[in-house]
Amino acid sequence: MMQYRTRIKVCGLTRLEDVHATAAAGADAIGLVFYPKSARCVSLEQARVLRQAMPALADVVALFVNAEPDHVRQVIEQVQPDILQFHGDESPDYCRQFGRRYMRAFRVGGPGLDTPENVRAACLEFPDASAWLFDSYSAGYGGSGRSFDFALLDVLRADQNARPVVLAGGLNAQSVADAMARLRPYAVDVSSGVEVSPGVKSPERVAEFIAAVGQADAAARSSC
Ligand SMILES: O=C(O)c1ccccc1NCC(=O)[C@H](O)[C@H](O)COP(=O)(O)O
Repeated sequence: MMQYRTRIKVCGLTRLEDVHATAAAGADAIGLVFYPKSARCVSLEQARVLRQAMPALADVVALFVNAEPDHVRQVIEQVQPDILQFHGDESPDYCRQFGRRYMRAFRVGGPGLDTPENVRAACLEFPDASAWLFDSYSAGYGGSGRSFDFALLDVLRADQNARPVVLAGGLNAQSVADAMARLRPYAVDVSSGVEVSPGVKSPERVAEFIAAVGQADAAARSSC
């Protein structure tokens, strides 16, 4: 079935002005990083302010990497994100324990995620995820600005049990159309590609990225 439009998440926001610009440009979701080793990590207090600035009908995603469950609960209680994103080595039971919608990220190209078969097997362990997010492998866990070999996801496209695919990793206004044409993801996720420096977004690059996704969707519709 042809989908009407590709959803857009902009990840790693730390500043109020970037939330305003990203929402105004038409993003469907923003991601707040709660991973202390990331340059984009936000405090609970910062996150509450950023969350409050998001308009209705646009989601706030809380991103964690192998966090203590109590930390996740604290963020849920105090920030009230719309959805959780687990970007580390979290197990299915770990992801489910919060009783919230979640996206599970897979760091493609890394250990155990380097063939189409093992990528598929890893994904199928998370049948209750609201989406499977694919990012490139990096030692720092994410936000690396690097892409990965899309052929590793080909097998998922025909899988009836596949969850909605969120494509991340090295996307920018120049590369996103080709990536969308190749994989037809449910959503795309960008961080470094719309930044001036880690955690500091460029309103122009965010707007260019969102326009490029819209143009790619329009091109796909007109070719149907
Ligand atoms: O942004 C981070 O610093 C980060 C750290 C640890 C895990 C995930 C992290 N970010 C995730 C994202 O921003 C995106 O989901 C994805 O990695 C895209 O990043 P990019 O390649 O920079 O567009």
